[in-house]
This record gives sequence, structure tokens and C-alpha cells, in this order.
Amino acid sequence: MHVIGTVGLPGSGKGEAATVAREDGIPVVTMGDVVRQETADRGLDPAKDHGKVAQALRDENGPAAIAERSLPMIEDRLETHETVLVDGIRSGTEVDVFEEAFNDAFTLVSIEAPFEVRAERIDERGRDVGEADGGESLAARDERERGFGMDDAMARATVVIENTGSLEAFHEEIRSIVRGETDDGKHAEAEADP
Ligand SMILES: Nc1ncnc2c1ncn2[C@@H]1O[C@H](COP(=O)(O)OP(=O)(O)OP(=O)(O)O)[C@@H](O)[C@H]1O
Repeated sequence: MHVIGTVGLPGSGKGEAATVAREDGIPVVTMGDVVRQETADRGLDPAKDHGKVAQALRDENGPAAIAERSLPMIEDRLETHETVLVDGIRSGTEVDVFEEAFNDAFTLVSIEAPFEVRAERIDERGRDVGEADGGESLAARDERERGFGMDDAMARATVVIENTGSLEAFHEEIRSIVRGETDDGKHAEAEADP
């Protein structure tokens, strides 16, 4: 069993990492899915009302609410898959939830790139889909994510990927992590033991 969580500021490459994992047959659970499911369960529109419901979940059940609700989804995928990727972790409190649930089977990966590199990539991504990222500036999004506790979450990572090279190089790094070929310092003994 291996649960890999990714953290990183907007445009760092979390979505790319999730795509690479899916292509490798690894199920991806995103915190966004949890919020959209809850929004639908409350009879609201997942496309419009997810921000409101994310806030309501935290107000009603505390800062770990969304991570806690993702646990049954993750456990369900682990019944049929050795590895699951969790996308969208945003705070140290959420990291606590996964470390408590999965102990040494949990690896937190921080994906990092400088502001200018992320800004350029988000700009390119916007052009691909024909729209900007909701009109909110990257600096404002960074600020909002940091407000949730992203810096704390990133500081807890045991694997750090500098996503400053080519897309292909990044894909290779992610593939090696999801295939369990990268040593995060926690699994060394298990790997050495045949
Ligand atoms: N190494 C790279 N080289 C070139 N482009 C990249 C690289 N890594 C990511 N990208 C591109 O940069 C953009 C941002 O990456 P991605 O969507 O994965 O970020 P994210 O962390 O999911 O951001 P957000 O939190 O805003 O959704 C995407 O268009 C992605 O394809």
C-alpha cells in the first residue's frame, strides 16, 4: 500500500503529476472531487457553489474536514490498487490526517517552481483552453493558498521535485515516484529486504 500526496503552489505541476499517475493506471483522488461530491449531495451546483461548500465544510467540521472526507474514497481505491495519488492537499492539518491514517505508507511530494516559471506556464495553459485562470492574478492565488497553510504543507514533504526543466523530465520523475522507484527515506529498509 502506498498513498502519495502532492502539494504545490498554483501552476507548479500538480495537475500534470495527476495525469501521469492516471496514465500509469494509478487512481487519483482530489480534494476538489470531495468538495464537488458534497456540493451535489447538498443539492447545489458543483460548478458554481463549490467554494461556498468548501468553506461550509470547514466551518461545520473543522480545518481537517475535507481531508477526512477523502479517506473513504482513498480506502476504496486501495482495495483494488497498490498505489493511490491524492491531489489538492492544502495545509499541515490535512497532512496530519493522511499521516495518521496511513503512517509510513504515506509520502508527501512537494512540486516547486519559481513564480515567473509558474506564471508563464499558467499563461500558456490559459491560451490552450482559450480562457484565463478565472481572472484572479497568480500573486493573489499564491496568497490565498498560503492563507490555507500551503507553506506548512510544503515544508512537511519528504520528496521535493523542482519542476523547472522539460515536461518530459518532469513526467519521468513523477513516473519513478508513483512506481516506487524513488527513495523518500522511509521505505529504504523495505526495499533492501528481498
Ligand atoms: N516542466 C514543465 N514544462 C512545461 N510545461 C509544464 C511543465 N510542468 C507543467 N507544465 C504546464 O504548466 C501548466 C501548469 O501545470 P499544472 O496545471 O499541472 O499545475 P497545477 O499545479 O495543477 O496548477 P493549479 O493549482 O493552478 O491547477 C500546465 O499547462 C502544464 O502542462
